[in-house]
Amino acid sequence: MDTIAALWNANTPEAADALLQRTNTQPLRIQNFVDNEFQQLSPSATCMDSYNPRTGKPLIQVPCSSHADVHEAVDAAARAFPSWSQTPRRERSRLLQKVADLIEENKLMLALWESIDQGKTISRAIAEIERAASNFSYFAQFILSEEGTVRYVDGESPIMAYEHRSPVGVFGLITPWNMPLYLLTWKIAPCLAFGCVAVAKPSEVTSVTAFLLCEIFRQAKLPPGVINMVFGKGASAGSALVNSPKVRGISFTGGLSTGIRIRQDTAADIGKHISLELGGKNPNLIFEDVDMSKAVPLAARAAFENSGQICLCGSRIYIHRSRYEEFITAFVDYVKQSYRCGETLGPVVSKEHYSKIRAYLALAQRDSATFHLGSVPEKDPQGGYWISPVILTGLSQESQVIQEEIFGPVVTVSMFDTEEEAIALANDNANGLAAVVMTNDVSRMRRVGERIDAGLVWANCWLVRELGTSFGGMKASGVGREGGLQSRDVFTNLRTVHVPSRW
Ligand SMILES: NC(=O)C1=CN([C@@H]2O[C@H](COP(=O)(O)OP(=O)(O)OC[C@H]3O[C@@H](n4cnc5c(N)ncnc54)[C@H](O)[C@@H]3O)[C@@H](O)[C@H]2O)C=CC1
Ligand SMILES: O=C(O)/C=C/C=C(\O)C(=O)O
Repeated sequence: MDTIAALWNANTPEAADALLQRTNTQPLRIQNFVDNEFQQLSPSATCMDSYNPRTGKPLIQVPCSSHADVHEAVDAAARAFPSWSQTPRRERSRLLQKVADLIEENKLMLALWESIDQGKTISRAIAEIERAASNFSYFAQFILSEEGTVRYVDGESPIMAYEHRSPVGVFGLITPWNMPLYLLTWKIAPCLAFGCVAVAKPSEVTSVTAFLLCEIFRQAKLPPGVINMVFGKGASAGSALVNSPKVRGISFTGGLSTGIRIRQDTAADIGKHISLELGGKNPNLIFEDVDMSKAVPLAARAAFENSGQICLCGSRIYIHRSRYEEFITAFVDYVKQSYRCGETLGPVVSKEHYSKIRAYLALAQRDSATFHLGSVPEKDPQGGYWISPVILTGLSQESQVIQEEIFGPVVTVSMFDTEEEAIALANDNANGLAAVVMTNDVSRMRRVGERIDAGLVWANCWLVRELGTSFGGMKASGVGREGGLQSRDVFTNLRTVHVPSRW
């Protein structure tokens, strides 16, 4: 079966259902994409099953790409680099805008498969696919209006000194399963816009929309080799990419332990550009002056969007003692009404992830936490990886449940008495990705916001993103920043050229 055509044409929920019924006997298989062509899988190729999180049944087979497969893709990218890096920006911009337009045209089909593969609700999936298109249109525009710095140095022969940038070369782009197409395009778009070429390795847990994106690259007629996609496991395909000497940069989003591993693997290759966006255990500080009818929905969205599987989710709520009881009652009521499994809340992504979240909930139970909502789920998920929202109180600040990233529909609520204490509690964590500050006092927004260890601080809002601003974390949440000018730093090398007026 031609998998790409089958998926592409199954663009309604009914057609997707019918396809999945048919493939019970003959499974769909994803293929690598190299030199603008889908690669035939050899009969002996090893594949792994990827599962439908709503049902727990196998969804599609993903190739376990070997080191040789990865090196072939890297070679294709290296061949494409000289020409792509010299391609006029206007032409690169035109091609990237074409990709954006094709994503937009096929938005509903892509969102449908994203929702099936990852488990997210269809409305969440549509929002992410729209943002995937924006990633391409944003960087397509960005490169047309790039600014540099020119300085003049006085002297006998005045010197003009200017900054010149050139693309780094072949990049490895490695992405996770929580926002599959959005996070993949957040890396591919700037990488190609700034003249680099890439081999991308999406998460083996959610490969479907990355595969569909390859068809979009084909339709947009990107030159062969500029963007290649290899599918498979992190320990083999991902590691081969990271360790290839021809790969001159890695941009990674995912878990902390993988980030540490990538840093260790690349330590000796000094010139390799490394950008790591890792996890978060983000505080949400709610002060005594808030309007509760606004604070509750915002705290709920920050905790439970995408079933808590966004690195920016606010999973540690700290509220002023004077409003604690009122908040808990209103929050529990609101979450109960607004986040219902199968309607407004999807399952978590995989059986492994379900077990990880379950283990943290069992720990919370052992630590005598109060479960205001939710409970420890069954050990073996029945018919899908469903976990309903969990609201916990009564844990000590030292508890692993408060200190470690759970990445699921689980939020803890604790109290504070003073602004100083709120800041100290927020910063008492290894991570430093994001934070929310809720207050009506503008000076407090700044006073507190500017002291929190977080790469992103939102006052009275959450997940507001402007693609020109920097994105990334402090402490264990990562190394480097992406977005606008920061993405340019990731994907280009900078030199200063000095030219005298006479010689
Ligand atoms: N954006 C974020 O902040 C994310 C955080 N996480 C956190 O990480 C935990 C683990 O989730 P995983 O899916 O296991 O994330 P992960 O970090 O293992 O996976 C992310 C990507 O890295 C690849 N990878 C894994 N090992 C690699 C290696 N040695 N070299 C190169 N690439 C490698 C994977 O194949 C995948 O494409 C989650 O429970 C969650 O807490 C997970 C996904 C996203
Ligand atoms: O840019 C966003 O809106 C979300 C980004 C999310 C991640 O980077 C993540 O969850 O890893």
